[in-house]
Amino acid sequence: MNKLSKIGVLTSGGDAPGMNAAVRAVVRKCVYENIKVTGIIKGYQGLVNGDFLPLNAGSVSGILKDGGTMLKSARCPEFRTPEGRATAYENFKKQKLDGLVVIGGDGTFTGANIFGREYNIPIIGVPGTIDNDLFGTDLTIGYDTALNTVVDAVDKIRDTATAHSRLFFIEVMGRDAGFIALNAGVASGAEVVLLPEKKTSYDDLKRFLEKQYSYSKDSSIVLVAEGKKMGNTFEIAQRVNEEHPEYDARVTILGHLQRGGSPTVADRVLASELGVAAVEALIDDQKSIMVGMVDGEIVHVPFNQALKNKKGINERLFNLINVLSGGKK
Ligand SMILES: Nc1ncnc2c1ncn2[C@@H]1O[C@H](COP(=O)(O)OP(=O)(O)OP(=O)(O)O)[C@@H](O)[C@H]1O
Ligand SMILES: O=P(O)(O)OC[C@H]1O[C@](O)(CO)[C@@H](O)[C@@H]1O
Ligand SMILES: [Mg+2]
Repeated sequence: MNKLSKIGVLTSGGDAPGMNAAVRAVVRKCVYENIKVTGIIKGYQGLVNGDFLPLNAGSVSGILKDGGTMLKSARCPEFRTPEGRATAYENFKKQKLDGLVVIGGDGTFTGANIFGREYNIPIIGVPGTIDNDLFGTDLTIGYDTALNTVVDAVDKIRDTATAHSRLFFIEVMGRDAGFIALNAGVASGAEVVLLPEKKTSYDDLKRFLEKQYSYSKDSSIVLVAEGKKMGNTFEIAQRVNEEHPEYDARVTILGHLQRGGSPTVADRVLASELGVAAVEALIDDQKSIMVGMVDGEIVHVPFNQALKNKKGINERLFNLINVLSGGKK
């Protein structure tokens, strides 16, 4: 017999394709288990402002395939303060909630960890961020869709780069992590990737490019993670153009288009599994954990662990970039 009567669900931080699928899974599992569920609008902002939306099975019909989030999302500065969280707790009590499912990234889980311990509230995190920067889960919801969006965009830029014999620097999101740049780099045949996790100097980059051009390439793609340490992408390209005008370098910042679009099959399945697993975890009296997926199995990872540890990039993939770019050792 489960003790839960009513829970809340919210989406927080940058939206990610598949968040809707996760909300749907949470709501449908609650309906299945006879637990009431309310949506909280705009993440922690809705908890602070008292902005709630009661949900039933029909409220989440048709959203599985939609990007964005029907619950809306926000970055909420008030929740970082004890006063803001005290107001959030008042609203939590007024709503007679027994627990929360928070769908978001590392910031969302940091807030959940503090709030849950401060007021002894059971909170379960579902990893939803395009950045894939959470330790303890192979993948986060939205990452696969973002990768496919990036690869589609890079393929298109490749057409014009080749036609005009130009070098392109294409900057992708990922905050302080290079997962999007690395995997999209391999999938789109980028000649070079610049990642926050790797110390690539400007001279290294120049050497890579000179090597490419030395064996008859006249066009290349450098996939640049926004968090790379080398500095501003436009400034790097300008310097390259000054030293090698023949490369005719251009810059494209892919920006927020990477966050939109209908989720891929992989993201829909992941979101559906993790949404249900989150409610199961609450029923099982769990608290302050993230539900994740490792080697196809659901895992429970304490927030502390998910936040303290850093997920490393795949070195094997990183080494592939050089091998596959066409030059000799
Ligand atoms: N130290 C903290 N204390 C309390 N709340 C926090 C803390 N860090 C983050 N939060 C809350 O979590 C929200 C979401 O965090 P953040 O903006 O970092 O996004 P995220 O969840 O990491 O997602 P993404 O990286 O995909 O955008 C913040 O706006 C804030 O309300
Ligand atoms: O939408 P905003 O607030 O500009 O945030 C952009 C950031 O959010 C993300 O898209 C998701 O965390 C990052 O990749 C990026 O750095
Ligand atoms: Mg984050």
